[in-house]
Amino acid sequence: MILDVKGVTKVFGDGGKSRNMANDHLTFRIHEGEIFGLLGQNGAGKTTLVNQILGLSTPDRGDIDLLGESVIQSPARARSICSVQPQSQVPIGLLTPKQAVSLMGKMRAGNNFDPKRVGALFDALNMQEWANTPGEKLSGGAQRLTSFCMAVIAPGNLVILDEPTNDVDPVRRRYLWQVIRDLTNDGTSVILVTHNVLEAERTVDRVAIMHEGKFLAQGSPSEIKRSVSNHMRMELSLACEPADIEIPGCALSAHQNGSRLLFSMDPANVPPAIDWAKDQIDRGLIMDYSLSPTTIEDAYIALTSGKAVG
Ligand SMILES: Nc1ncnc2c1ncn2[C@@H]1O[C@H](COP(=O)(O)OP(=O)(O)OP(=O)(O)O)[C@@H](O)[C@H]1O
Repeated sequence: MILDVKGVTKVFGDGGKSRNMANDHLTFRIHEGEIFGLLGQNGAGKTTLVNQILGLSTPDRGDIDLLGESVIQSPARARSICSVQPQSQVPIGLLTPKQAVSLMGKMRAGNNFDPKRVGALFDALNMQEWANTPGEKLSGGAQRLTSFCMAVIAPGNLVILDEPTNDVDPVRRRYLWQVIRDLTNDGTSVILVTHNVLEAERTVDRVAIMHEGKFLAQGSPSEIKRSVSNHMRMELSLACEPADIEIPGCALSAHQNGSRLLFSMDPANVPPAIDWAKDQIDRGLIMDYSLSPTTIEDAYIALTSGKAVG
């Protein structure tokens, strides 16, 4: 086992009204070669948890063992075992991606660093075109890919990636997920912090859904989905304001995200839902619709919105 998190609790504030339980008795384990997804909305407590795993902050209660030793006792050791891609961009100034990634590789692996790995990584992510561009001239996505490469060039036993695909184009996102998957072949474990539930579903072995400091569910994506597995989901592309559309009565756990509207339903309600969707198209209220079995996103929405859909 790589990581054993036991009842970790972190409270911010003075204990009065401003008391904020950012992590509330969190318990989980990560095994060698496993990809563990940490899913949660803004403010759910993900970064607070990661900071404690890295020994940057101390739990108020509970303990964290990393490769058999307490992080609380040896915080600096934790930072040598883990490599991290932080949520914010890593400023590399005038360094090029090639220089920044090579420097990180030498710092982490010393004489064991193989410079050929930088080129192989850039090839895998199709980012050779920026290899020699100064950091300050890189696009947001290229910067994000560079900080990803810096985290994985000489990975520790545990790699922590915080929203690695933000600003990255869809094609390179796929390459990036493949690189993450390849990392685990030699036993490296990964914690993937993300809001992007659907992308994560394809990559993670296990996932925890976090809300207001607590784990609402943890398990494999299929275990998590089982809570809503007998439902179908309909996804609509809106051509109108959300307020102009009347969601059908069969809808469960409806959720809007920009011009996307999602809802789940009992399979028996699929035929009338299709009739309803066709009618909305005829009236110009939606552009198109799609139907699919429930996804982990549905489970996530149902759990975090507190709606019972099972
Ligand atoms: N240093 C701090 N002092 C006080 N409150 C804090 C501190 N750090 C985090 N918090 C609070 O703890 C809660 C959890 O924050 P955290 O940053 O861990 O969430 P998150 O899930 O990482 O969010 P995001 O997805 O937006 O990064 C929030 O309510 C936040 O305001």
